[in-house]
Amino acid sequence: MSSLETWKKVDDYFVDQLIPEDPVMNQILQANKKANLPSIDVSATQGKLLQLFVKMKGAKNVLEIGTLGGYSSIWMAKALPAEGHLTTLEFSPKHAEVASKNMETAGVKDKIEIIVGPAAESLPTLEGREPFDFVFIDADKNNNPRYIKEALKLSKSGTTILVDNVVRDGKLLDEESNDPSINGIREMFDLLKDHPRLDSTAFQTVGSKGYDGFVLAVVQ
Ligand SMILES: C[S@@+](CC[C@H](N)C(=O)[O-])C[C@H]1O[C@@H](n2cnc3c(N)ncnc32)[C@H](O)[C@@H]1O
Ligand SMILES: [Mg+2]
Repeated sequence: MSSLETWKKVDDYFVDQLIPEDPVMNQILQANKKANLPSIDVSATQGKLLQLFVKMKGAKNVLEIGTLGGYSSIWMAKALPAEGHLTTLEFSPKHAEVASKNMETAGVKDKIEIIVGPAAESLPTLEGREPFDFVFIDADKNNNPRYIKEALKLSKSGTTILVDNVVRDGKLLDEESNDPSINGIREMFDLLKDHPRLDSTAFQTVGSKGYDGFVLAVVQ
């Protein structure tokens, strides 16, 4: 009974019950597929979770690291007030182009700016846009420690940071891993441990994206 197949069905049930069918969001996933983007976006329930975080925070200024086709960006942008703004960082010009079209399709393009380039180079240029209220980190996992440090510089007390894919089917536990993503995730946990400015937890997830999880950190 409790196979991954079951948990995928539970995710489908949640979507049926809680997330009204949205042809535009489906169209965006189709556009990503057509452009051969990897289907590594958040799931619909996770997109809704991001949207609810933005609502709960009353966030007006959001930062995302890792745009892909803009699926998660659009979920968040839809919860922003009229004067709200989302800055999203993406390495791949191709991904950014697909995302830009998707943002137009979803009617949220005026609220979003995509900055193309390696996030580690873009982040120090964001001074003047800070402080961000909510930060979503979902890019190259080896750089997670660096992204947390840079996000902190752009934060204020109460800024909430959410990091995706911190469990990776349990590979997180492999101390001897040769995978830079796993090492980046583990180094991020070392950084968060007893961090003077960050109050953090992590939670595991299962469903249409397999076994994974998020880190949630609030800036003191
Ligand atoms: C998991 S996907 C993002 C998914 C997206 N947040 C969503 O849920 O719809 C990760 C993205 O990060 C981008 N990326 C990888 N390395 C990067 C880097 N060094 N700087 C900025 N973006 C990077 C990839 O090109 C990819 O589009
Ligand atoms: Mg992710």
